[in-house]
Amino acid sequence: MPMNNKLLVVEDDPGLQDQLRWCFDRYEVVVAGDRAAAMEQLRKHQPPVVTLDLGLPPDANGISEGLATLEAIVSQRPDTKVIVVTGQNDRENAVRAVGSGAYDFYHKPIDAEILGMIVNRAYRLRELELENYALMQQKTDHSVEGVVACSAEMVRVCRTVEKVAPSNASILLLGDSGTGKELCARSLHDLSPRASGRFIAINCAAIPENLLESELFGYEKGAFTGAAKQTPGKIEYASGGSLFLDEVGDLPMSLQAKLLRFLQERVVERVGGREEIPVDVRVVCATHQDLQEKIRSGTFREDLYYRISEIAIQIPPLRERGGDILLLARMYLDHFNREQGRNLRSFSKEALTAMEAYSWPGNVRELKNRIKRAVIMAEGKTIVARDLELEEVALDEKSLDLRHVREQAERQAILRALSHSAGKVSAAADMLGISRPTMYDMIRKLNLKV
Ligand SMILES: Nc1ncnc2c1ncn2[C@@H]1O[C@H](COP(=O)(O)OP(=O)(O)OP(=O)(O)O)[C@@H](O)[C@H]1O
Repeated sequence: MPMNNKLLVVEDDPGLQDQLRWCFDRYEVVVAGDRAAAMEQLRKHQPPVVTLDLGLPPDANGISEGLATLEAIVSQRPDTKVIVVTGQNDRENAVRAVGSGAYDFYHKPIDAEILGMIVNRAYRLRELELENYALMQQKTDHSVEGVVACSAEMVRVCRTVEKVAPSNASILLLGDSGTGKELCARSLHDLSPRASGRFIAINCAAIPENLLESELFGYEKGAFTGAAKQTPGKIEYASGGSLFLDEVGDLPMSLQAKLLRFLQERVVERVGGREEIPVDVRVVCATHQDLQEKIRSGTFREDLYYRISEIAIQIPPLRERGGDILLLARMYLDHFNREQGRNLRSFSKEALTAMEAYSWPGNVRELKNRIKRAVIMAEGKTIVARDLELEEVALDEKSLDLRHVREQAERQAILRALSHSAGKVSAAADMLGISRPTMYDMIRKLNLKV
């Protein structure tokens, strides 16, 4: 459903009301002169964006009525983007308003172009939120449960997981720490005919070498000191289900040979035993290491590599998944609000920019931890960059200004066409699918030299 293009202007000065109506002719402007009228218009029109003068009657020279109106709007429709308009040099109150849930602020006197840009950006953000929400709804119908993704890169991973899950193929999940390898391994299990069987995960890097063998393969009574009774290993235990070997790159060479034998023969021999026990398990392995490099340096067996990687799936780092950062952040904000009994409404603009600019070396796990901490620690109603322990970065206003983005794209396309046509304007216009006069107009508009 397309978003409505209403803009509520809360302003008590009739002259300014008219001026604002004129500045925002691309929106359907509705006005209100006080709190009661604003709430009435909000209910009636449900505008995605509101501009709110903080000096409203009966406190036209103060800010108490403006702040009360802000709180009423935000509590009635928390998704509304409220831009507060304050007097000149009134930074302190503007910041207070943002702390109370305003999306942004703007100082009088009104400059139509700048205020227009702020309003456009608020609409764009609201649109993106709605798109994300729609994607999240789709996601709940999505069978790769628990994996939140909207980026093309990660949606591709989910599709592959869905496709290969029903097969018995050995899967190797590759990706940095915290990218969601275990989550994908669980999805592979849940979407397979083995879903009613066990999912057994074992981290090969976390168990000392001398214990790993008996942990995986089990042992017979008396096999070593302390082996008081016959104990099946994790592989046997996973029979009928799936075995997830995390950090498989850390498997010692001696165990690599034993695992290879199991994968070839599908039987295990417990430590200290002679019997060959048939086991039916699906093996999924994961690593953050470069196994090819380990093969070259002689620390990983090539034959084992081919056995465990019948299908390899590369999970991209979080910084390369356009859109996923903010989608996951919102999801974790809701999750931890519920878990911690808090009611933080959203992220400040700076926090969103800081999250997008950060490189996330610890990937989704790090994002989850930072948001949990912020939900517990935040003192305002929105999460700011400091709550996430992230550095504030200056928002490049231009990167969100659609007109600027369009101009940049046009400029690039024209310059490329001109270079392909060796500077011939009519040939370049043909390439771009526009007429020659239009091409000349654009060259003039973009101030290009030909
Ligand atoms: N796409 C995602 N959607 C939702 N949650 C995710 C996603 N990816 C990862 N997570 C969450 O992030 C955390 C780390 O994920 P996971 O343990 O699967 O990563 P990993 O790649 O196996 O990490 P490691 O290599 O360190 O074991 C988990 O809490 C997981 O639920």
